[in-house]
Order: sequence, then C-alpha cells, then structure tokens
Amino acid sequence: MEAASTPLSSRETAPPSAPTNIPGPAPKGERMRIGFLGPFGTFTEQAVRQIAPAGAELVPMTSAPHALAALRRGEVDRAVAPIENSIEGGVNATLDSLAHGDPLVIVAEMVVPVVFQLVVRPGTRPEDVHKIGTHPHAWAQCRNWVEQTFPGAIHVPTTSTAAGAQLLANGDANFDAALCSAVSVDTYEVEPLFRDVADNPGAVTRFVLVAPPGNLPAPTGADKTTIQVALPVNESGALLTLLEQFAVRGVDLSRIESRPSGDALGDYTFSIDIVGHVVEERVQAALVGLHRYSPEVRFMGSYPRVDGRRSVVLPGTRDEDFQKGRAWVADLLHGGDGVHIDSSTPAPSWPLLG
Ligand SMILES: O=C(O)C(=O)C[C@]1(C(=O)O)C=C[C@@H](O)C=C1
Repeated sequence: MEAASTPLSSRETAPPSAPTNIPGPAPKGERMRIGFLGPFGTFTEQAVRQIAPAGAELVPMTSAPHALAALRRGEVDRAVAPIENSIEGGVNATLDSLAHGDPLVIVAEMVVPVVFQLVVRPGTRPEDVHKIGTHPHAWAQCRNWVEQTFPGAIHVPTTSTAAGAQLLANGDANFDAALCSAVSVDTYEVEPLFRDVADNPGAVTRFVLVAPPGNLPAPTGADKTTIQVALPVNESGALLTLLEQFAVRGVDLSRIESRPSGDALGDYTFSIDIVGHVVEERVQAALVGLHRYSPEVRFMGSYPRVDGRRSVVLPGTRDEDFQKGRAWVADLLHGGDGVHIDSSTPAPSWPLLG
C-alpha cells in the first residue's frame, strides 16, 4: 500500500444545506467532527456528505480502521466506513475493527453507487498505461474491464481510490493511471481516459456511520441490528443451533459472514445483520437465546435501514405475543389456573411408581 500519515492534513466543512441532526451522542466541541477514509474524493466522502450536519468538520484518514481508532480516542465524534460491497462482499478491515477494541455502535447506514473513472496525468496516452493504482476493492470491481482494455496491466494497491488520483496528480505515483470516483476527477489534476467503467454496472457500496456507545436511534419498523458472535464449540450442528435462535423467533437475517477469530486456524466468529431493532421483543428473545448458547457476542448497534424496507413480523412474534406469553406464565406462578408452587412440599423422589 502507498503510505500516508493519519489523519490527512486537509479539513473541510459540510455546506449549510446539509442535514441538521445526526444520531448518537452530542459532539464534544461546537462542531461535529467526522473521520472517514480519505483523502477528499473517496466514495466514503460521498457517503459522509449524505449525513454530515451543516458545519460538520470532515476529517480524512488513511484507512477505515484509523477512522474508527480516532473515534475510540475521542479525536472525532463520528466515523464513516465502508462495510459491504455488492460485488466484493464484506469489508473485512471495517468488520474486524468494529469487532475488536472498545465497543462502538453503528447508528446509520448509507449506500453509494460505485462506478469508476480511469484517470491519467495530462499527456499520458492509453499505450503508456501498464500499472494502475487503486484501492483493492475498486480493482476487484474493474478486473475484467482492465484485462480487456489494458491486457497484462498490473495493479498497484493504494489506501483509497482518491489516494491513487492524488498520488498521480502530485507526480508521486509508481503507476501510470488510477481508477477513482468522478469526484476525484474534479478534485485532483488528472484527466479521465475512460469514464464510468466497472465490470458490474449497478454496483453499490454500503457505508456505516459509527458513534461511541450512547443513545441508539429509535425504532422505525425498518431497522437492522448488527452483532458479532463466536461459535462456542466447534462441533457438528453448532452453526445450526446458533441460527435456530433467530429462526424460532421469526427473526430474519440480511447478512451473515464468517470471520477468523484470530485465535487459531479454523476458529471462526460470525458477523450478522439482524432484521429488526433491539427494542423489539422477538429480537431480544433471539439475543437472549444467542447469549445463552454463545456468551461471546458483541452488540454493534440498531439503526434504520437505508432502503426503508419494513421488517416482516410473522404471526406469534409480535411484541404483544411475547408480552401475552409472559403475562400468562406470570399468572400461572401467582395461582392462575389453580397452580400453586409450595416450597414446603418436597419434590417427589424417583421412581414415582413402584
Ligand atoms: O477508496 C474509496 O474511494 C473508498 O471509499 C473505499 C471503497 C471500499 O472500501 O470498498 C469504497 C467503495 C468502492 O467499492 C471502492 C473502495
């Protein structure tokens, strides 16, 4: 990777037209400081601009883990990081940084359409392009196009797509072209040689807004809850038992990915997006069951779905179904249905008959 210091030096504020509120605890200073994968011109910056309140200070960092670390140290009030790409899948650096270290919570998600521009320094001709600098996820999304357009071209990884464009513009690059966003084309002195390239048109990347633990966003009926859970035993059926905790309570999952625990080869944890909010009874019941089975579970926030798709609540799994069930058991224990638990009566000894 091309190295750069953290945080990157330039800072910018969100325009007055930006949203005015942002979920999570109040900022420490007068202005909300939002750390993100920089420099300016990344797709992550586009995600930040969807949610940054007016006057917020945008603080570019060299990686998503650096942005989350700065949040843990209190150097920024929020961090925005890519978490899932529709082509490449989960963003491991973000998933792992959220799962380890002091707890943080996701308070919002944003989606950004991802399409790339192949840029060069002014004067570079297509036949001069042999090495292309970009973020590994961007490369993965353009691999076929590159192979067809520049057969044999080599990928040079950069810390972000915008970092590639910036290095090229500064004359510091050890590559001839960069794959970056359209915003980077306007931000840096580079020329697009090919516009809007990608192997899969329609690709999107999902980003999360992360806050220190505090007030969670209220439920909307269209929410997600993110957790990370370790399998307690490595034996047949363990994953099935884990998944049953959701299935029997009518709780759907929108993402499940395995991540190595880091302890030993073959030891895995699971990063899971649950459909529903932690205030909902069926989600709580699933989490209780999950914790009973695997106490090594980390809660990473409940937040509104960006697509607004409402949770399907199956018959018997509504909040009032759980409340009625609990009330019935409580009634039983207090003499309802003629039941009486007498602690002075000794338990019958076995066998009861004969
Ligand atoms: O490099 C950027 O511009 C980023 O915002 C990072 C990132 C990623 O991590 O997936 C975001 C969207 C694209 O999929 C490519 C790269």
